[in-house]
Amino acid sequence: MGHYAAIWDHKAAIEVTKDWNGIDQVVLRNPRGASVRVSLHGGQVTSWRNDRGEELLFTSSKAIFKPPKAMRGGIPICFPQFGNCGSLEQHGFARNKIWSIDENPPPLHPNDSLGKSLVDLLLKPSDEDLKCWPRCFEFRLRVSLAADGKLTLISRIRNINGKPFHFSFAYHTYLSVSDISEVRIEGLETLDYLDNLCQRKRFTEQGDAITFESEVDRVYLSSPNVIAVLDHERKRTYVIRKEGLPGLVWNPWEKKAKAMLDFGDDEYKQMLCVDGAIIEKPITLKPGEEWTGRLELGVVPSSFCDEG
Ligand SMILES: O=P(O)(O)OC[C@H]1O[C@@H](O)[C@H](O)[C@@H](O)[C@@H]1O
Repeated sequence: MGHYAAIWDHKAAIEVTKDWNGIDQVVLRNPRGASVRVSLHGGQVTSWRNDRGEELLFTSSKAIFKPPKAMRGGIPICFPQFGNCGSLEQHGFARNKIWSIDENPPPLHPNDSLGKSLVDLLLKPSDEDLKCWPRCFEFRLRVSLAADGKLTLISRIRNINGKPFHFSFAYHTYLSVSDISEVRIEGLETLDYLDNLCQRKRFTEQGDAITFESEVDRVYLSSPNVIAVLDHERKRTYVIRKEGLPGLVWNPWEKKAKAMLDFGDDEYKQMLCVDGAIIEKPITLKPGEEWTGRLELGVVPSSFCDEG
């Protein structure tokens, strides 16, 4: 890393281009050729490629790339509501808004910048947002790509004045997998979850890793800081690190996929959403308070070693 740090110009590794709708998108690159693309539409990460150019996030071939709808795939940001338990549109409005680049963000820990290509984004409520959700907030999102190819998202949500408010939140992370039937999740065994397919009834995972044979839509009530998604066919393991974010696991399976306009009929086989999310216990922010939610995604070639 020291060698790269001496010759690699991180500022030059950041490029702002236009996306398919003429909206700015930011491309981050690292010295080994990995890349990340972030659209200002929704602050959504739309691509994460490793140093061999392989795409690690799922995007539907039928995705609708048109605001105000969020593109199906990548990592949509769900805020101030995740899901449909609330008065707002499903998953809140943040994923459908145009964010700006934050040229002067409040500092984060130096480890969150050093040796990384990164961009800071900012969302403030518009007049229209304030009509449906009258809360004064600033949402800062840092997206960074490390020299080892890890992708990190750090969200900082601040109540800038007025009354306390509550929110739920998610990094709705669409992982690209070879075949959902060959995938398993380790780290959620024995945990309690609410099953969205059974009127949110509470169940406990059994001792085995989670595998997939039908639709899954589960809200986990707690989660360790590290979980792993093992893809046997690709001999690839996603290592997901998160802090203070329980989560959700979702695959629509065939019937639901067919009913979705922006999802190919068979594409459920190639995707798995494993979200870092705040759902059951919304966060409360008093005036002046800030909440931070961090997600780090990495990929290792071999099977998962529990470091958490
Ligand atoms: O189609 P949307 O709004 O992006 O939501 C996709 C899925 O998001 C998941 O979080 C929900 O649990 C699912 O029920 C939902 O279908």
